[in-house]
Formats: sequence, structure tokens, C-alpha cells
Amino acid sequence: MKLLEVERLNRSFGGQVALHDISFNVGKGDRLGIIGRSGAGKSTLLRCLSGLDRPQSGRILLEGEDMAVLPEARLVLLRRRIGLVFQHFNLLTSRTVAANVALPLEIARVPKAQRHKRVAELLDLVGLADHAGKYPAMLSGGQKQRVGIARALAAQPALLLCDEATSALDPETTEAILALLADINRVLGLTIVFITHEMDVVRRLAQQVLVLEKGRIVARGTPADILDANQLDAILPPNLSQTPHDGSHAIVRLTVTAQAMLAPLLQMLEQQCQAKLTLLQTLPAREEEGLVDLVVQMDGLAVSTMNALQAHACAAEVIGYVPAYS
Ligand SMILES: Nc1ncnc2c1ncn2[C@@H]1O[C@H](COP(=O)(O)OP(=O)(O)OP(=O)(O)O)[C@@H](O)[C@H]1O
Repeated sequence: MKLLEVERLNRSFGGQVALHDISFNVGKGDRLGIIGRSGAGKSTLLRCLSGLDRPQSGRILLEGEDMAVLPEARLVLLRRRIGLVFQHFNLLTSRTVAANVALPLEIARVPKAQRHKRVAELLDLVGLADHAGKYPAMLSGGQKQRVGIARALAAQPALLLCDEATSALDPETTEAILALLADINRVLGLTIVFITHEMDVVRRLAQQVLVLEKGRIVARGTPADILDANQLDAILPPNLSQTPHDGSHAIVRLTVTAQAMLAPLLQMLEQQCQAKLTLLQTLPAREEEGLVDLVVQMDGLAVSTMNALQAHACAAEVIGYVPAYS
């Protein structure tokens, strides 16, 4: 059984479809990023996953219990299995850092001594052991988000849902908060589902990505799959066609080892293939695998040239063709 199973979720507001037939699973310890433009349905999906909103149809199974139809009293208990981290932290300004973190434990009626012990552990975990008695107004944005994360972890949730957790933070602080979330995932084995509109956040934190557009999942895969496709879209000529015409140039994606990049690779390939190659873009998304994707334009294309390319690169794939004057 997966930790979270979402099946054919639909949510509309009046005639406006916010989520259409959304299905996906999240395993224990996974980190899933959900991206999409403004209005794509990210917040609506997160509200459904957190039990704050109910879909018109579909199932949301958390540890096997369907949040979509659970009676309110049972849903309140199930919601304790979910920690929420918000963009604007949502701290209580009149409570100290420690009292903010303790809040979910008070609600769950955890005895005082146990509460104090747990709050100290959590503040230690998020690097705020020295700030327990401070008030939110005395903290930086990054520190406030650390309090938010500690509070979300207080009741030992099975699932952490992050709603644009770093969108209000500067790049350096974003980096530190993402590192903290990655640590928490690794050390506690906690499952994280997060929404963001920042590609970089996805690249750093997600193992799997869903792309939402107009309430539908339009792509899913690893960050490398998704970001590659997006980067390609951005650089490919608009007049790309799928069939060659007289004298058209081929646009080819070559996958080469990072090692091979050290040599004057294109020159060598040009000699081997007897064809002119122009480098359009290097896609760095697969560096961790020791591979680099290059997008090149090739004048003319013969089977023998493709064979020669394939022999010298790890893979060569024709993406499309452009007219010779491009
Ligand atoms: N309470 C609501 N009442 C009416 N329409 C809503 C409501 N909540 C969301 N919608 C509509 O549902 C669609 C999806 O909105 P949602 O807020 O989920 O998108 P989003 O991807 O989170 O956007 P953003 O990044 O701007 O927050 C939009 O068309 C929005 O106007």
C-alpha cells in the first residue's frame, strides 16, 4: 500500500473546473513536487490532500483511509497525520517560538512534560534551540519558516505538505530551507509533497514531479525528464517540423559522457560524420549521471551520419527538422 493514493479526483467551483481526473501515488519517504502556472489547480489540490477541501468525486487514500468521504470527526484525527508548511509561515504572533511549535501537541492533549521534551527536540532539529523564548517578530523569514517546519513536524506526521514554502524567501534562505527539508526527509524518512512555481525548487528537492495545467496533469516524471522537456521547448526553433524537406537541417539531441565533453567533441564528430554540426544548447540536467545532452543542428542527414553519431555519442535522436535558411 502506498502512503497516499489519489484516484480520479475532480473539483469544480460553479462551472469552473479546478481539478480534472487527477490520479497519482506517493510512496513512503518520497519527495513529490507539483508545479504549474498560476491558476493551474495546485492550491486546490493541496487543500484536498490536506483534508481542508473535499473533491466532488475521486478518492484520496492516506494510509488506506479515504479523506474524500471520511466523516468530519474521523477526518480531524486523520489530519493529524499531515503536517502543513505555508508560504507566509502562519505563526501566532502572540506566542513564543516554543509555544508556536507546541500548539499541535496542545491540541492533541499531549502531557506538558512530554510536550516540552518534544519541542526542545524539534527546535534542535531545525537549528533554533537558542530561540525558544523569542517572538515571531524578532525572527528573520528563514527562521520563521524553520518554526513553521518544526510546528508541522510536532505531531509526528506521516506526510508533510508544503505550500510554496520558499516563495517568500531570498535565494540563500531558500537554499537553507530546502536543505533542511531534504535532511528531514532523509533522517526521518518523512514523505514530502510540495507545490511551487519555481523550477529550481523542483530540481533541488523533488524525486518525482507532476505538472498541472488547467486542472489536469500534463506531464509527470523525474525533474530531469520534466526540466529537459521544458528547456528543449524553450530553445527549439518555432518552425520545427517532424518531416525532412529538401535540404533541411536536422535538430539532433546527442547524449555524451561528461568525460567526452573535455575533448573538442563536435570537431571530432564532424570529421567522423562528414557533416557540419552547430551546437544550439547544452542541457546540464543529467550531470549527476555523468551524462550531458547536447542539442545540435546538422546540415543534411544521412543514415550513415546518424550511425556515425550513434557510434561516438551514447545516444543520438532526431528531434525534428528546420528549413535550410534557419
Ligand atoms: N474557492 C474558490 N472559488 C472559486 N474558484 C476557485 C476557488 N478556488 C480556486 N478556484 C479556481 O480554480 C482554479 C485553480 O485555482 P488554484 O488556486 O488551485 O490554482 P493555483 O495553481 O494554486 O494558482 P496560484 O499559483 O495562483 O495560487 C482557478 O481557476 C481558480 O480561480
